[in-house]
Amino acid sequence: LFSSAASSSTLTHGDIASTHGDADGVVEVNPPRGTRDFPPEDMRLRTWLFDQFREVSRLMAFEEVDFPVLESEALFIRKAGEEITQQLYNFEDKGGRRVVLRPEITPSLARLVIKQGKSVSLPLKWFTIGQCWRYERMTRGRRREHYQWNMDIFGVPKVRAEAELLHAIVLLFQRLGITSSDVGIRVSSRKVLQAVLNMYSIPDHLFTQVCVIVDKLGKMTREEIEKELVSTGLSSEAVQGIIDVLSIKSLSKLEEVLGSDVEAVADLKKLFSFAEQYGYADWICFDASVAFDREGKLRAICGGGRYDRLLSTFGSEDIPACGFGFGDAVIVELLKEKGLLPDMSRQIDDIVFPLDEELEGPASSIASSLRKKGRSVELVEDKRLKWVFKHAERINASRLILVGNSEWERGMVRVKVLSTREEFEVKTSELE
Ligand SMILES: Nc1ccc(Br)nc1
Repeated sequence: LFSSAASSSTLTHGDIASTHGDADGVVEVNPPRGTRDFPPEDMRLRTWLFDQFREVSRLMAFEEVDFPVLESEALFIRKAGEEITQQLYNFEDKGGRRVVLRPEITPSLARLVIKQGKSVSLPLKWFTIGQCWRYERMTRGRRREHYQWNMDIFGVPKVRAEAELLHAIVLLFQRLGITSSDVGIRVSSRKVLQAVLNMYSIPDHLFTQVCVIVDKLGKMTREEIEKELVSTGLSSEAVQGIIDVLSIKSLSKLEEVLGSDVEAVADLKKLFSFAEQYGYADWICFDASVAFDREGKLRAICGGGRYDRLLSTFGSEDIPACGFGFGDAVIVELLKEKGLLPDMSRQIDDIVFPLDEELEGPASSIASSLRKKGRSVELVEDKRLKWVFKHAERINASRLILVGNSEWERGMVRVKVLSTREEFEVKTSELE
């Protein structure tokens, strides 16, 4: 066994079984409830998906950032009632600090922007791919962790930020082979609700209360929403107006109801006009309820929006901000359903196989020189040749390099090209 550290003890399997096994001596092999292992084939798919996230981020000229999965609990305690704060994976560490496994990425992004302060110039376009956690009673047997690709823009107050982020999402779907008939992106604005409340001269102090109620659109019936809105003291006319506007599914209808000079309408018209220019107009649709329908019937693949007032909740001056989170699980289910999963079989360049034990040394030097030339090489020994041929097919090796006595004495090795069955000898010095 080895250790690269100056001194570290390396547990052998025997140690683990003897110190941690249960009654029959075997340690629990499954990961904790709601979490996943990524064995090689699953990890190849995840790596492929994350590579698509990274490539789109590069195309959009975003910079990668990262944060600890462990964060202070204080970062996530906010307005009551939000599911994300009710399911915090929180605990007290050995120093008595209240900490969490982060449930989302945005607060960490905001923390870093505040920490960087004046040393960063706006706009900032940052992305990260990070694991997020929730502690949910396993009654629903749902996952407790997933990876999220997050793209956020700080310092752009206009709808250009939303238009850029929508472009990133569409580029990602297109790279995965998903079309605008497979998925739709529902777009709206919180300013729609503000406009409706202004229309009925509803005082600002009711805005937050009305938002909390309307936020339940996805989880409560229309009647229940109406009842709760009436209980805040709104007139039945105002309640009806709110419900009617939030049911609007077309921008022209919204303009008809709210008028063209309302900021919400101007913003959305600008955004849809940008969408035409980017070429993704057929991917998006206006839906006034989406700003509130967080837990919609359909399993959301991604979601996001503007959060211009987040930094002031951390005591800092506000910076306009907009972003989205894109999970690693629902998208894979969609790819499976659509038959769009890429080929995830293993592939290597060369297998090097010494035909006799005393050739294990020469086989090492062959493998070493091929790896230095950038070839992925698997050194196989203590196997019968028949097994090696089967293994080469199983892992899609391009070549089999056989190191045999008679060839080695003449400074040669035998090469089999597995795709063409071509077989030839080559000088070891000329092997590449
Ligand atoms: N926020 C969050 C965290 C973890 C999972 Br699984 N889903 C949502």
